[in-house]
Amino acid sequence: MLEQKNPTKITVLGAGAWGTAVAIALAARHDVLLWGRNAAQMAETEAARENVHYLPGHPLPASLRVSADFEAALAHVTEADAHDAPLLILACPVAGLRPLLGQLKGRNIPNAVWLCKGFEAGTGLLPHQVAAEVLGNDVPVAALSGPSFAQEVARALPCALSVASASDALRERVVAAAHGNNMRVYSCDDMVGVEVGGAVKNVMAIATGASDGLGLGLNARAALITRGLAEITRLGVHLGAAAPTFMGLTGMGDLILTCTGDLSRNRRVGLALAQGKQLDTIVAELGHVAEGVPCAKSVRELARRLGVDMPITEAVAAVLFDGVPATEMAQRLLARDPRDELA
Ligand SMILES: NC(=O)c1ccc[n+]([C@@H]2O[C@H](COP(=O)([O-])OP(=O)(O)OC[C@H]3O[C@@H](n4cnc5c(N)ncnc54)[C@H](O)[C@@H]3O)[C@@H](O)[C@H]2O)c1
Ligand SMILES: O=P(O)(O)OC[C@H](O)CO
Repeated sequence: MLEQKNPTKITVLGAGAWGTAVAIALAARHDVLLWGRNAAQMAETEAARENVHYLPGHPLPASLRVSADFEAALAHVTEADAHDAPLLILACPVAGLRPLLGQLKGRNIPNAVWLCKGFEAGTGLLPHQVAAEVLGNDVPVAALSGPSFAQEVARALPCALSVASASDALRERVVAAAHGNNMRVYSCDDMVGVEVGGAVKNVMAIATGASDGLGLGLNARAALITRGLAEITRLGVHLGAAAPTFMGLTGMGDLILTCTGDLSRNRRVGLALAQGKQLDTIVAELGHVAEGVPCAKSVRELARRLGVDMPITEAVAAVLFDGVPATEMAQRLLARDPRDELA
């Protein structure tokens, strides 16, 4: 796939750390508009030409437009010509996906490409299942995922992502627009696999952060990552994913990054749990979404309902929601009966 030479019209809905970083990266070659729902924050971002709240220290390129005007943001892609190959990117957390899609329903959008990672709280649905409920099946949709810290993407450091969609045309459009410079974009049609990998790695990052914070060592970290991957794969395959997807960027790749990189908000939740901090305090101090927290609850419920064995998720959820001290997490995992590694 060749990199697209013509600029495309792109609207990014959601001006948190990741939406801002993706908008900065794509604005190097495309006509990009970044929309945020908080008018005061967007005015501050425009004045400083920097998202001082969510992504400080990363100046916006001159060509990147920012706005809190939802209609203008939508018109940027809905009124574009076909040769503009417009793309609508949704950069909100999973909790915001259904409301945001609701605002887009019936608005003649060309497509919807989300960046969020998780299962919807309450329903236990993956993002593509939420989109099907809200938009039906007429709008082509995709998930763009993979190992990618916003701060590094905003600095144009190298990264590799994967776009998953049932639509060949949309996969090609995303790759044509986003692949290039220091970003490689692969593609696949395993939406379930890509979304399960992106969601559950955040739970594993909380586990690994807690283990590291408690000083349990590098052996324990490697064990958690490896058995975490087994657990993610077990759930994903049960939900219909292809097992090899979990060996790729959105599986093992993102798992390694998030479990080991201190830029991870989810890993930082685990480190703070190890210090004995309360979850409310941790979340308030973070100032960003940590998707692994709601995801641990959703995945625990889903796994129990489906009869899928997910001991690390169980241990993380027990610490987050049942008042079990982080110090007990390892004991609970170690006390389990031995099992066949590949079962
Ligand atoms: N930050 C990263 O490095 C990174 C990388 C890859 C993927 N992601 C994923 O992207 C998603 C967003 O993460 P983030 O880092 O931008 O979070 P963040 O906490 O930095 O910002 C969240 C943003 O979403 C906005 N938002 C929330 N609900 C919304 C709604 N209903 N409509 C519109 N906007 C809404 C908030 O106002 C805020 O601007 C998460 O699912 C995260 O897992 C993040
Ligand atoms: O900071 P985290 O833990 O939300 O992780 C960010 C990205 O998902 C890493 O790929």
